[in-house]
Amino acid sequence: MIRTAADWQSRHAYSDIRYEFAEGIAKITIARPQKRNAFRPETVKELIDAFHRAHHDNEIGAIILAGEGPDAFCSGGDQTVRGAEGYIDEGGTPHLNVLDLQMQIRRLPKPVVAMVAGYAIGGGHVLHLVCDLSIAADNARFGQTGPRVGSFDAGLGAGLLARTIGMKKAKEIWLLCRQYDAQQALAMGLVNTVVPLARLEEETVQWCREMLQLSPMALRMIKAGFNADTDGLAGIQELAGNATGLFYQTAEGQEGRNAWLERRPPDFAKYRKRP
Ligand SMILES: CC(C)(COP(=O)(O)OP(=O)(O)OC[C@H]1O[C@@H](n2cnc3c(N)ncnc32)[C@H](O)[C@@H]1OP(=O)(O)O)[C@@H](O)C(=O)NCCC(=O)NCCSC(=O)CCC(=O)c1ccccc1C(=O)O
Repeated sequence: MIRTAADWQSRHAYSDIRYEFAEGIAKITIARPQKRNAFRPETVKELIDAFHRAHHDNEIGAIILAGEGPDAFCSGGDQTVRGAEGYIDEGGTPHLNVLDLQMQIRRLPKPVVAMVAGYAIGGGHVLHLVCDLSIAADNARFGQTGPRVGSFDAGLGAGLLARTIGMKKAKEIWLLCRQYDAQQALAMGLVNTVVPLARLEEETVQWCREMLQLSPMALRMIKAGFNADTDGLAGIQELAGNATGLFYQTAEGQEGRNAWLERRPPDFAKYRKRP
């Protein structure tokens, strides 16, 4: 029998989001349902902090990003705090800090799963797009609204979308600003599966449980590999950093450090035989 992850424990208190933990899984929830989970700068700052915690917590092997309630995953930037130069925080400073969050999710060396109920629209659509997997409820609706509300995401919002579903369909989504239902999203490869709303969390947690049975290092390397070319040199840096981390764990890597500490020349001769 499949258990649901009903035993979420709060790990940290925030104002705009919830950060919970169960069974090696972090669940990060945008909790502004009265605004269809639109994000303001403070929301994004909290999300960045929560993802940082999940990244550095050894107990956590998979992360779920969700929106509070059945109506929306996220409706993008909060248009009521959008000023002339960006989204205005409580101190009066304009931000587009969701771009930092997008890259943080891509660089995070653990799988991030978007759990999408209701609308994933605008910047909220890009947030599910940058997650590694997307599990959609049957009431999910997807789309970009930028050209309608005087905005555009010509970075990952355009390029990663094209790489995910193909150039023609990505251009259609941005150039017409239509909405697509869950089955259409599945057909175009925008989401991994569609389940009834009542089963959304159970299914998402089950996918996380399956990944938790697999090698964390293999998942880390393959995620970095998938993202490397799209993210350019920064993507290669992520992949290369993981390779360096593995090399540190070898006798050959440790011989270099040991020789330096022991003030002797390193002896790498025995490591040359590898084809
Ligand atoms: C999401 C909807 C389709 C939902 O429709 P519906 O279910 O009928 O609910 P509503 O009655 O419309 O909404 C309920 C309630 O929520 C408020 N609300 C909804 N969305 C937002 C929002 N984004 N900001 C603020 N408030 C919102 C709505 O006003 C209602 O409140 P009431 O008090 O009851 O009136 C529909 O709501 C909808 O279409 N929403 C807008 C979607 C949208 O256009 N989002 C912005 C897209 S642009 C963006 O996200 C930019 C992201 C970004 O940061 C960025 C990234 C990279 C480059 C550039 C940018 C950039 O900002 O420019």
